[in-house]
Amino acid sequence: MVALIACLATVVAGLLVLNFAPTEKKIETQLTRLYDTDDPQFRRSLGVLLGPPLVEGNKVEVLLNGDQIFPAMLKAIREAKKTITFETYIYWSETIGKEFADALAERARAGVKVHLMLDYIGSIKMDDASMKALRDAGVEVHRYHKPVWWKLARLNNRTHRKLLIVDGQIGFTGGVGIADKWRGHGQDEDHWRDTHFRVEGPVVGQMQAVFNDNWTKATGKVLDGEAYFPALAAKGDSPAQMFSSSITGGGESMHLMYLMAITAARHTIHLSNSYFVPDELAVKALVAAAKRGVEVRIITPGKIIDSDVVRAASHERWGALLKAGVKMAEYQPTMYHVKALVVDSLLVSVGSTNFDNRSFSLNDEANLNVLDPVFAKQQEAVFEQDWLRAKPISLQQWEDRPLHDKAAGKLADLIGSQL
Ligand SMILES: O=P(O)(O)OC[C@H](O)CO
Repeated sequence: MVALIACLATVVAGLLVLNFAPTEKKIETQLTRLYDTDDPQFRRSLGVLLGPPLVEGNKVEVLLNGDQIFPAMLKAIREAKKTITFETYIYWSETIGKEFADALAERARAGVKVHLMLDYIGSIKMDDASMKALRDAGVEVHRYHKPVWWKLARLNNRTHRKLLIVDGQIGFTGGVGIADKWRGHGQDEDHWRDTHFRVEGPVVGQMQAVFNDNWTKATGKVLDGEAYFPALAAKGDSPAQMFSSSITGGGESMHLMYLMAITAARHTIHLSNSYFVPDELAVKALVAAAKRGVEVRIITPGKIIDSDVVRAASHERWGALLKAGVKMAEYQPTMYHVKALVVDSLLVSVGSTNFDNRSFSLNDEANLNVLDPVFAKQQEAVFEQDWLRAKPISLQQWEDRPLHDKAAGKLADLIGSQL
């Protein structure tokens, strides 16, 4: 009898594992290098393969750290006249969370339609009183993918997107979360280094469409009309596109974008990422770029990081990169939470995406691609400033790292697909 129960339990467990396993293939083979980044085909392929095409006439402003990011976001919220749509992963009840909640509630009471999409896990540290105050003021709050026992598989699919759109006219995206560790200017380990972007122009319509994606999936409602999608005049000179990924659609888009950009690179790759755990294909693409003469530089967090496991898994994957000549450096003053890619002083990709499997395959992400040499040069200057505060790690230093670091790397690597 016991043997029969054990047998049945094994079959049920096996079936469960099979049912939770991904059913569709991911990108498995290295991309063929068909064009450089300045070839019109690169722009065309970004448009057709990632979703909406790049549209002209955008203005994208860089905001460095909480001191610049939060006032710009709060100003836009406080000046909203018709609609606010806001989707974020981390939202905690702290001083900055309260400032946002107060501003959102005030606008809702004034008649602005306010839609707030919070990831359930990311907003777990938001207190009930703040949530109630928002709802009482008329803010429509939805918490994405509440864990329930009958939908366990989706526990691992969070919305990691970071989008704020005001009146369908001003958009924000980048790395920032709504928590006090993003306040300040990266001055110490309690104040993180991050970059966010303020966007105006036709691409804001694409940002709103990405917000609508999860809003509709979660609430069954569509946000449409002039208050959400007004006619958008040109505000600047940057061609841009906003695209998204989710396991429920376009699941490989982020992975693909990084592989396309790295594969098309001819001169330089400047990659900043808070969680850098490249898969085999990404390593191959970066190695191939370095071997064909592309200068590849990557900044990741150093000892000050909120996830030692991620840093250990990251180190484990550096060997082939360093051997190929990729320059790695770890940011020293504080946690480095920036997520930005600049290729050939032309393409800039920014948004919520980390350089790891969780962002490439498990979570919902959204990135803004900007194809503009002026903007790209500006972001390279930001990268250079960060590089000055980062400690380069040579191949020799990497090989000589302590045995316990190597062991931690091997262990962390075992769960690399979940990081
Ligand atoms: O997942 P991210 O990149 O938004 O970062 C969030 C931090 O891990 C919160 O501690």
